[in-house]
Amino acid sequence: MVDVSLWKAPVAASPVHASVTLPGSKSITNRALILAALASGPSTITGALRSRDTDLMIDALRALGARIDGDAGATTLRVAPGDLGSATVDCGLAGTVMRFLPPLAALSNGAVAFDGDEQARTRPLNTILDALRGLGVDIDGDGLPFTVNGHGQVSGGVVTIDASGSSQFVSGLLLSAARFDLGVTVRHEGRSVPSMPHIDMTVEMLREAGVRVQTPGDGGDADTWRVFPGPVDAVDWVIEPDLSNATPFLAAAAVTGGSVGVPLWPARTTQPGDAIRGILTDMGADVSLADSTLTVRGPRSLRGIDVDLHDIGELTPTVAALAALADGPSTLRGIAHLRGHETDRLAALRTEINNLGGAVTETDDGLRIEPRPLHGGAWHSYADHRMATAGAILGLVVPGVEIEDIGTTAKTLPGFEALWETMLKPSSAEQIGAPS
Ligand SMILES: O=C(O)C1=C[C@@H](OP(=O)(O)O)[C@@H](O)[C@H](O)C1
Ligand SMILES: C=C(OP(=O)(O)O)C(=O)O
Repeated sequence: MVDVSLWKAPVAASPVHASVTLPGSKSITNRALILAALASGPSTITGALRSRDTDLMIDALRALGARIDGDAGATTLRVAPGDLGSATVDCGLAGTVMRFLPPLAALSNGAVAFDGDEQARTRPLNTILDALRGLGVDIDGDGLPFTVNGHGQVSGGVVTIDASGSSQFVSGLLLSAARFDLGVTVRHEGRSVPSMPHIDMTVEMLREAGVRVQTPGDGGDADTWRVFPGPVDAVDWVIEPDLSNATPFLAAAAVTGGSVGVPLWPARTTQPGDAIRGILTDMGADVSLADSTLTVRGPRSLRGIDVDLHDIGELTPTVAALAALADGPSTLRGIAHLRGHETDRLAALRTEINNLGGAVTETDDGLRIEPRPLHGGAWHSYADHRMATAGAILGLVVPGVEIEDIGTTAKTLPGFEALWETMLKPSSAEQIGAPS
C-alpha cells in the first residue's frame, strides 16, 4: 500500500560539501545471489545490498531451497546451493526478481508460484514466460500471478524474443542457462534492446563463474547471446557500490554549486551509473576520479543537455531533475521503455515537474524539458524509488517540495532520508558511512 505521508525535502542552505559512501549495487547483488544458488559449491557475497529488492531475492532463493546465512541487514552472505523445490515467490515490484527467477524456478522439482505488488502486474513479463515455454518449460499464466511447474530439468536450445521492452528478459534467460541441458541461444528481433550495459554485466559475471558465453561482440551473430551448458563455479563475490544510487548525491553537488565525493568508485565497471560522469561534465560540472573517489563540483549554473539514455535508462529521473534546474532546454531520448519501469516514468516525471511549475513534454521516446522557475508542492513518487530521489534533488533548491512515500526508496536504498539529511550537515565532508 502506498504511504501517502509527505516528507519535507530539505533545502540546502548553502552549497553541499559531503562525502557519501553508498551500499552495494542492486543489480550485481541480485545476479550474484542467482549465480550462487546455481553454483556447484558455497559462495560468499561481500558488500551485498540489503534492500527490499535484494531481500525479496534472498527470501525467494531460500524458499526454493538455497541456504543463505546472514541475518537481516547483514552485508556478508554465505550461500550454499540446495535442491530446488516448490515455493511461493513474492516479486514485490522488482524487475530483477520477476524476470531472473522464472528460469531458475524452471529447474526446480515442483510448482513455483509467483506474485507481486499490484503495480507489478502491469510491468512487461510475458516475453520471458513465452521464451521459457519455447524452451520446454511448463507455465500457467502470462503475467503476475503465474506458476512455473518445474520438472527438475530444462531442455533449453534456441529462442527468439523481442527484448526491446527490457534487457532483463535477456539477462534472466542467460543467468540460469548453463544449467539447461542444451544451454541457451537467445536471439533478439525488434527495436533495439535497452540497458545493454546490464547485459554486459550478466555476461561478465557468468564468465567470472566459469560459464562459457558467446556474445555479438566476440564472434557471435548480431543481437544473439549463447550460453553453453556446464557447471556454474562458486565465487567469492565482492559487490561494487550502487552507482545509480550515487547519482542523486552527486546531483546535489551539481545543483547547489557544492562538491560531493563518492568513495570506492570502481575504475572499470558495467554499471550504467558510471555514465553520470559524462552527463554531469556535459552539463558544466567538474568531475574527477582520483584515489577511487569520484568527486563532482557544481558549476554556477547547469547547462541543458541533449542525451540518449537508451543504455542507461535507470539514470533518467536524476537527469530529468538536473535538466529541470538547468539554464537551457534539454532533450532526453531513447527511453520509451521507461513506460514499463516501476511506474510510467516519462508520464510521472512530466506530471510531477509540471506540478511544480515546470515545462516538460513527453515525446515518443523521451522528454523535452524547458527550464522554468519552480515552486514548492507535493511530489508523488508512484512507489518508485527513483521518482522519490528525483524529488529530493529538486527540493534542495526549490523550497516547499514535499515528497510522498519517501520510504519507497527502500526498494534499493533503505535509510535514504538519513543519508540525505546527513549529507546536508556542515561536517559531512568528513565521512558519511553506509550501514555495515
Ligand atoms: O538487469 C538489471 O539489473 C537492470 C536492467 C535495467 O532494466 P531495463 O532493461 O528494463 O531498463 C535497469 O533499468 C534495471 O534497473 C536493472
Ligand atoms: C528499473 C529499475 O528497477 P527494476 O530492477 O525493478 O526494473 C530501477 O531500479 O530503476
